Order: sequence, then C-alpha cells, then structure tokens
Amino acid sequence: MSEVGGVSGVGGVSGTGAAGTTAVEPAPGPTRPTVVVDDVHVEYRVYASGRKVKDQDARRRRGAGVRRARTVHALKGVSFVAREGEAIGVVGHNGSGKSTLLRTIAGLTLPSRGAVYAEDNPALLGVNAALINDLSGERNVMLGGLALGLTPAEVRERYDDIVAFAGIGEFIDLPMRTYSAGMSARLRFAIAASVTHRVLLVDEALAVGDAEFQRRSEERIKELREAAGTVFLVSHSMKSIRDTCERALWIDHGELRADGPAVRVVRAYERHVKRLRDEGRA
Ligand SMILES: Nc1ncnc2c1ncn2[C@@H]1O[C@H](COP(=O)(O)OP(=O)(O)OP(=O)(O)O)[C@@H](O)[C@H]1O
Repeated sequence: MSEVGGVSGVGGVSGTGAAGTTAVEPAPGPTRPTVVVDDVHVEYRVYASGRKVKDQDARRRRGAGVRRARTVHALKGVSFVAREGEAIGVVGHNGSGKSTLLRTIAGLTLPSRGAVYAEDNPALLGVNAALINDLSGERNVMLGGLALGLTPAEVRERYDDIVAFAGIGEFIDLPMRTYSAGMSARLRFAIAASVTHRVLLVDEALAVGDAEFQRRSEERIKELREAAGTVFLVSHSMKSIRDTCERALWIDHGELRADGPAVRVVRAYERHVKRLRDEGRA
C-alpha cells in the first residue's frame, strides 16, 4: 500500500528490550492494514426526463428532450481501516450505500472525494460478477477464472471443486441463461471463492443458496480470513453477519453510523429497525 504513507507501519509493534537483558517478546499489536477508506464520498448523477415543457420558446430555451440531472449522495465521508484476518460485516437499510461502499473498495466506482487505499486488488464477489449468459457454465468458469488472474491450467485444476461447490450438477453444460437466479449466483460465488484473495468483498452471496450452501460459503469465508485475508460481507441476514464476522459497519443514509464488534453493531441496528417499525416508519 505504497500510497498510504505511514499506514503500513502501524501494524507491527517492535520489541524494546534493554541492552544486556533477554529480548522481550513484542506485545501482540493490531495486524497490518489491508484497506484504508479515507473520508470517501460517492455521488451519482442520475438523469431523468423532466416534465414536458408546453411553451415552444421555453422548450427551445431549455432544450427539448434534455434530461435533467439529480445527484444522489450515496456515501458521505466514510472512513475506517480494515486489517489482515478481519471479517467485516456491512449492514444498513435498503439504499443506505452498502453496495456502493464495496464497489468503491473494489475500484469499480470512483469516489467523488476522499480515497481508498488497498493492498492487492480487492475482488468483488457478488451477484453482479460479469459472466456471459449465452455461454455454458463450463465456459463461464474458465472466463471467470481468467478474469481473476488464474492461468487456463489453474482453472482446469480447480474446475471440479468449483462445480462441486456451486452444486449445479449437469446444468454446468447448459447456457447460464437457463439457470435460476440462485444457481447463477452460487456459480459466481464458487468461481470467485476458488482464489485466495487478500481482500474479498462479498455482496449478499450468502443469501442465494440453501442452508447447506450457506454453511459451505461461511466456511470458505472463514478459510480465506485465516489465510490472512480481509473479508467484507454485505448482508441483510443478521445471523450471517453474526456467525461470520467479528466486526461490523453500519451504513445509514450514506454515513458510517457505527463501527465495532459485530454483535454490538447488529444489536444496535436491529433496535433501530424495530424502533422505526414501531413508529410505522419502516
Ligand atoms: N449506478 C447508480 N446510479 C445512480 N444511483 C445509484 C447507483 N447505484 C446506487 N445508486 C443509489 O445510491 C444509493 C445507495 O445505493 P446502494 O446500492 O449502495 O445501497 P445498498 O445499501 O447496497 O442497498 P440494498 O440493500 O438495497 O442493496 C441509493 O440511493 C441508490 O439508489
């Protein structure tokens, strides 16, 4: 993370044993940062066709058919540091900015202000991963594997495991357009999870499978974490967040409302949702 001056130095805590004495084991410090999100703002420009202008002159002045732009401020000054070995859940209401946060960390959406510094190329593993619906599952495994930086030989080596993990049986020979939403999402997860990423971003993938698939994906996330990676998990399932992550971020209307132990953040978020429900606002 060369752009982050000074940040990579905060992980290690060096021993300070006095001369002539036995070296003192360094106290266990925080692990190395893998992602630094620094005051990130994301604004989308949304174009909508405006009201029809009846008056001809006004129409000419305003330009007939010119669409008016509106700005959606999806992230508003979000900052945090993620570290090696952490699994971080991201919770929040619909439209709060969770997917935008993941897309920004992955470098797919550019911040309008602020910056993201990441070690390695964070891989976004979501239901949106670019596969081609007219190709068979088998061709898509090759395509997805190559897109993740594997060689053709490496993809072939992992092929059977990927197909078994996705659990889509003989459908693997059929075009992906014949798959149910759950089947194609499981295949996307299986392809992306076949590579040990340093930073893995998972968007709702766990919600797509049955209980058995969810158990396997949670296990895989744990393995990736133990391989000293950092995993971000966006989910509306508070159980998945609690079972998989020890830390959670709560995004509320684009702002980071809480960052702390998953159990506490989830509890606070659930209380908030209940309060809104009680007040008839959710
Ligand atoms: N490509 C886009 N163009 C314009 N606006 C967008 C775009 N993507 C997201 N938004 C808007 O940005 C805000 C945050 O959206 P985002 O998808 O990040 O929320 P989310 O928390 O992931 O929602 P959900 O839980 O429903 O998936 C919303 O108001 C959404 O309408």
